[in-house]
Amino acid sequence: MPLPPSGQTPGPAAEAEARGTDAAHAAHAKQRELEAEQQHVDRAYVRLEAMRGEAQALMREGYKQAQVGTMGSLVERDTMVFRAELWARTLDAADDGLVFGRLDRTDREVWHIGRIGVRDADSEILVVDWRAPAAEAFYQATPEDPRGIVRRRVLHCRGHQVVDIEDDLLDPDAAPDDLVVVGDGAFLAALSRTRDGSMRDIVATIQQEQDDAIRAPADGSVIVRGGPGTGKTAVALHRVAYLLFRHRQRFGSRGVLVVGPNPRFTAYIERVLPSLGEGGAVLHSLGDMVDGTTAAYHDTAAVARLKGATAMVPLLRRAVLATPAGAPHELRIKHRGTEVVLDSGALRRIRNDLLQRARRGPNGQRVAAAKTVLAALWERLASRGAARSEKEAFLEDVAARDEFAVFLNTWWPLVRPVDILRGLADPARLDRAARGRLSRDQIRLLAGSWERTARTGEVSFLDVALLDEIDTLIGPLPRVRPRTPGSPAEDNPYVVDGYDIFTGEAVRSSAPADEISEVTTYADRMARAGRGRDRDEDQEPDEFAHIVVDEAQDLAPMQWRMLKRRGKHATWTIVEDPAQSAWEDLDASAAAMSEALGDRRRHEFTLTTNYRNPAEIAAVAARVLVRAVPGAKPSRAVREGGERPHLLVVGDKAPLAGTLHAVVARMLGEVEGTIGIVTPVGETAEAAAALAGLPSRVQVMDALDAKGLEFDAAVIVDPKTIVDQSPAGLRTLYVALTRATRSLVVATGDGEWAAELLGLEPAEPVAPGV
Ligand SMILES: Nc1ncnc2c1ncn2[C@@H]1O[C@H](COP(=O)(O)OP(=O)(O)OP(=O)(O)O)[C@@H](O)[C@H]1O
Repeated sequence: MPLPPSGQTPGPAAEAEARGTDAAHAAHAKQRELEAEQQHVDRAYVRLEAMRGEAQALMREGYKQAQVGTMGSLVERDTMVFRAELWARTLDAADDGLVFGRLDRTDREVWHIGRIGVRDADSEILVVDWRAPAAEAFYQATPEDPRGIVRRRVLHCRGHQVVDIEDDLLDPDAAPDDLVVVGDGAFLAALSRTRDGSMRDIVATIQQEQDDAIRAPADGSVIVRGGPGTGKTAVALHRVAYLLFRHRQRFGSRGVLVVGPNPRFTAYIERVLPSLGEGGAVLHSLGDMVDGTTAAYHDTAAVARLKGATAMVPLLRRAVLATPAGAPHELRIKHRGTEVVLDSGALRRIRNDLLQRARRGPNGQRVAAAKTVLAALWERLASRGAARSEKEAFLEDVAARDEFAVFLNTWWPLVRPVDILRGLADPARLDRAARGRLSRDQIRLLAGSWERTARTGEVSFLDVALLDEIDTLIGPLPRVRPRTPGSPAEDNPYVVDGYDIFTGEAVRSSAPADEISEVTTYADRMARAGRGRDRDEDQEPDEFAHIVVDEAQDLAPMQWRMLKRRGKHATWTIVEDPAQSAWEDLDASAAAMSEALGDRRRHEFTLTTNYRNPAEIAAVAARVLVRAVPGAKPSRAVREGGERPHLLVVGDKAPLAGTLHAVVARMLGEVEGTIGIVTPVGETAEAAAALAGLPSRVQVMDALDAKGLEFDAAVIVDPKTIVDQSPAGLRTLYVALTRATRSLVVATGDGEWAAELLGLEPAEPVAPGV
């Protein structure tokens, strides 16, 4: 459905006039059309209800099979219930706006387009799934290339009720005389709707250039570029739904991963796929890609530059292989009056030898380390005349001793990735791992950051990528073995701190015997987790068939490595806008992305229309864009007539935070939906304190956390600091300025600077309480 050129009356209305119908006649004709559409929509809902009944029956049937109780029937039940459950969820999701389009073809056939395909009891098609080839023309046909379509109609429904229709006449020459064409710019109205904090699907209004990317061939990776608000995220999510529909076998079974910049963003987009009936994709932010870890903060630009670069790889490898901090320098063991010693040289040789052979990383070599040390001790004893027949008893005796366990736990501890980062809080250790390649300042910055981790346990977004890298270097912790009933771990002399030093397994007390014997199926877990849950945590695969990366321009090379490990054989959908990048070294990032994507074919698309910002806000952002990225071309804002952005200058006597409460409280009365307060990076605390107690539709975040989000109104606090914080600061400000769909306020202490940059007249300095 192409947009009407901005500022012009939409085509269908003009068509109606051209046919000489007066307003009353047109209203009457529209009413008749609405009634006819309602009848069709009613039929579709009746069938949807019947399909729901069928899905429920299938689930009941599946659960019945469980009563037979054989293993085979449980597996069958699992598959059956799983499919029925997925189907039922899809049907539920389709309920809202089931039918949203209609195509009248030159051959007089009429197809209704909707969220899912629906047939009546006689198999006649009532609704064509939007992803089916037959629906393609709904998004692709234009007056220049009508593709056999005379009229395209968008149906606007509220619940099951058709409340409005909007037509495009694509092929006037082929139109029958009695064809009614209705139009009142409902599409543009839909764009200015109030935001509720969650992204919605755009299935009814996908534009042609967006559809090209959504339906691109599945054989390769898709790269979608475009300015803020051009629908890149929406396109990527609709592409996932499309791929799952057209290639369910391939993408459904091995999984789809969607990665966004931060948890706010994943929360913002999490409703889109379920609303399209596709709840199976795994959503992660860059801060929670590693199990059990959640990033707490963004590094400063100087630290990020160091942590994000691939120079971290050899540094981390050396840190992983280094002797652990606090490791003993020697081991002395007495056996029947004879003392044997492994000195530091001997221990170092054993360690180096084991690590050189280590494929599985130090964690995987712990058992070998224990055995090698015991063997070396025996060698020493044997050289002092011990008889071969004593060997068995000697090894058993030493292995069971507490002192040996204590030695092993400090000399070759099982480590978690975060232990390695904590160790690097020691500047000397960090310097050794860096082999002198870091300057003193750089050591201070990095060690300082990991000192925070050591002290508070907090990690940054980039630390998560490093933890993932370390994870592959240290090897997995031994798997947990349930304790065998009747042989408690305490009775096993080789179990130290819950680990069997010989098998390397963690030994934990087991669940009661009757619980273990039960076969747990996917259906059980899903039932336990409750409906509405999008994924089963236990089921998350290590690798995915398709990976979507949003805001890809911000990924550092280390983060690309983290994603590549999850998509060695994947196809990718990459969404990026280099002009919004916070990462300074765009070339290094592009090279890392290229390596992750591999040699597969790439299909590249550029989106050109901004659906988010009214022209007035887009114009202000465009001034920053041309400064940030000389030569960049701003996208065309589709909506005009918004409010002029407001430049609020805060005088010296009125600190920003003091004024903020008054400004936002006033906005609450003027703006219906969400209000985003965007501060410099890491500086949310003051604004959050100033705004405490205001309704939850007011959200405070820093400029990096604002990535990808949108609000009805945005207040940008202290833009100058945002710019000064990093060499990519102008680009970060550009991101912040492009979040609002309606009103934009920029609050600054430096009116002159901001007025010149943004092209806005500064308002008079304001005092608190304004
Ligand atoms: N075809 C469309 N019909 C209706 N709304 C649309 C359409 N395309 C995009 N939008 C809306 O425009 C807004 C911006 O979309 P989206 O967030 O996908 O843009 P983006 O390019 O990812 O932006 P950014 O680069 O700032 O993250 C959203 O509210 C989205 O629903």
